[in-house]
Amino acid sequence: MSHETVYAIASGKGGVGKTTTTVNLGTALAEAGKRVAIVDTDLGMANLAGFVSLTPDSMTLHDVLSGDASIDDAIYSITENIVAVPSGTSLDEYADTSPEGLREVVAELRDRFDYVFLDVGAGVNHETVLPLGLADSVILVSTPEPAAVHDSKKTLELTERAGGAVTGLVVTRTLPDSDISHDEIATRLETDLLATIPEDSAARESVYAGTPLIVYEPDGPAAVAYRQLAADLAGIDVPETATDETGTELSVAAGQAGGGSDADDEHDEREAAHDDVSSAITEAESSTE
Ligand SMILES: Nc1ncnc2c1ncn2[C@@H]1O[C@H](COP(=O)(O)OP(=O)(O)OP(=O)(O)O)[C@@H](O)[C@H]1O
Repeated sequence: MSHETVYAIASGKGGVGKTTTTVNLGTALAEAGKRVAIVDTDLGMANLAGFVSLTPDSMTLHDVLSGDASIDDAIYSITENIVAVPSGTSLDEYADTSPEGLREVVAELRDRFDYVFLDVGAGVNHETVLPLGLADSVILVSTPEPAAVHDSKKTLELTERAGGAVTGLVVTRTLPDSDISHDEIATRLETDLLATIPEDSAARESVYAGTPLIVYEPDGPAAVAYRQLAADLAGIDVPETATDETGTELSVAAGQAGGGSDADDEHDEREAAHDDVSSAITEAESSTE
């Protein structure tokens, strides 16, 4: 069965989980053997830069859109089967970009990958409208807060004006006592509820670690939800998660199935890495207070 190739991941309000959804939906499809490219079309923000190794001289989407580099110069591997096209951090370079060049970039990636995800900036501006119109399908992302839902409505209208189509909604950072029910959010937005992604502290830690959440914490609640979303989107079975005799969860999808002691060592290593990341987050937050 043929499927849609280019998805825009969009929201009205910022900070609701678009980049997290782009990276983890893409990585889940890559785990399932699909060739995936994710593109940071939020040109002012460099959302994907933390997931790839860039130096100040590295080429980014800024260089491609200003005509100084080809798309191949700005493609970086994240893990197997998935690459990112990050935007850069320099505001001077950003000022030189021509967002219209995104048309050509998307056309080229469409031919070379099974799935292309465009991480779209929040708000209503030219940079936002263009990717919404270039995608075959737009996935709205919202937290279950009234303001985020309200702003998503604007993105929905913007998508229609740009000639795009919204496939459905992903509600992120859900809690058992979320402000509005998830079905009600989808009803208000007159679209389908594709997935709910629970609040999971590993999401923030994985950003500090520069690793996709579903690799960083493969069996956590958000990772499991992203894998289910990927499977639904691609029309494939969710990769299995097996449990060994000791009750340790083994993620087959992440290639971590194995016997007791190796799995235990891996688990201990992950716990230690989490502790390091948690203290780094606490330190970073207290130094900005
Ligand atoms: N399920 C989750 N549980 C807990 N924290 C989350 C979850 N999803 C995302 N986050 C955290 O919320 C913050 C915002 O997420 P993210 O960067 O993905 O949002 P965004 O919509 O792309 O933001 P922006 O509009 O600034 O690009 C990050 O710190 C991220 O780690």
